[in-house]
Amino acid sequence: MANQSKKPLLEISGLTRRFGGLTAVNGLSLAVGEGELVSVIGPNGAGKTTLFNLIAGLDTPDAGSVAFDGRDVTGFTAERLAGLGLARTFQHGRVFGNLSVLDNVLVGAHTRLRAVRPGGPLGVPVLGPLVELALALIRPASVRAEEERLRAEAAEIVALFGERLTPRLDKPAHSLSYANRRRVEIARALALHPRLLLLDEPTAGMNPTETAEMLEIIRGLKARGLTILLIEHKLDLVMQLSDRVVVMDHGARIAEGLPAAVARDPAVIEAYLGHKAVGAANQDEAGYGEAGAVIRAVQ
Ligand SMILES: Nc1ncnc2c1ncn2[C@@H]1O[C@H](COP(=O)(O)OP(=O)(O)OP(=O)(O)O)[C@@H](O)[C@H]1O
Repeated sequence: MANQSKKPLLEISGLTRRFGGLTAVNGLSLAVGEGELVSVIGPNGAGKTTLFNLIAGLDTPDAGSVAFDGRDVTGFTAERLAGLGLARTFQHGRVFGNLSVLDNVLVGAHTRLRAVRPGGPLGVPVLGPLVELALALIRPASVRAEEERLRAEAAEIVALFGERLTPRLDKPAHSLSYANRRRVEIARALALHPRLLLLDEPTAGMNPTETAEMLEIIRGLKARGLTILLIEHKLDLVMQLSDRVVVMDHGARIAEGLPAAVARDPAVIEAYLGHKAVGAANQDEAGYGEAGAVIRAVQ
């Protein structure tokens, strides 16, 4: 279990979100240490995406708090959180279809720069829209140099995905395959230079080869020290990547621990298939135990 002794980078406390009579996230507490990879699993409708929305500032909790790097960030907007180093990707992938692959990634870099230089494009105090427009039109050498640097950095991030994206740098995102759009979204999140990356089902819709590639990419990001909170239905991937696994059901945390222990937890098996399943599923070949077999069965 890596880095649990360190101060948590993310600390969620008693987080609750209700939609009418439904409590999608129910008093959830969770801490993620610097450099840790924590996976959130659970049946459909367990509240995983709602949890991500609350952490990333896309939704506001009815109760509870979110602290990032020791600071209470509950209710902060997504843009403000991005500026602090919190990036997320979406379950079905969100890219700007009419922008090229490169420009999509540059959006991430510009979001970061806007946040660290609220004064304007050159970091000078607020200039007003007319001066900003003039700067954009005449593009002084310093602006051109910065753009070049950002483009080089974006191309480097894109290269993490091997030959999947690099030959398509100038292609509009709408012309890409579904898997490539997911990759572009992750590249854009990385261009933010996040301290915490929230990945919502990064391998959804990917075939086994693409899933294996994504696993290696996430492993690489983790090896570079990035803190990651991952929602993932593919248990193989969760088992291989996670320092810890949190299991949600009906908005609450029903189990938490090392991947192998969680997969054998009767409460987890119940959550996936109901009481009848407990004891019915045998140890699977990979040794993940009953929940492994059950979770595979319902995928
Ligand atoms: N905006 C909303 N309005 C009403 N109900 C919502 C809203 N968003 C989510 N819900 C409900 O909250 C519950 C949790 O949904 P959520 O999408 O967070 O689950 P999930 O664990 O991410 O599911 P999946 O694995 O299918 O993506 C579900 O019952 C869902 O229908």
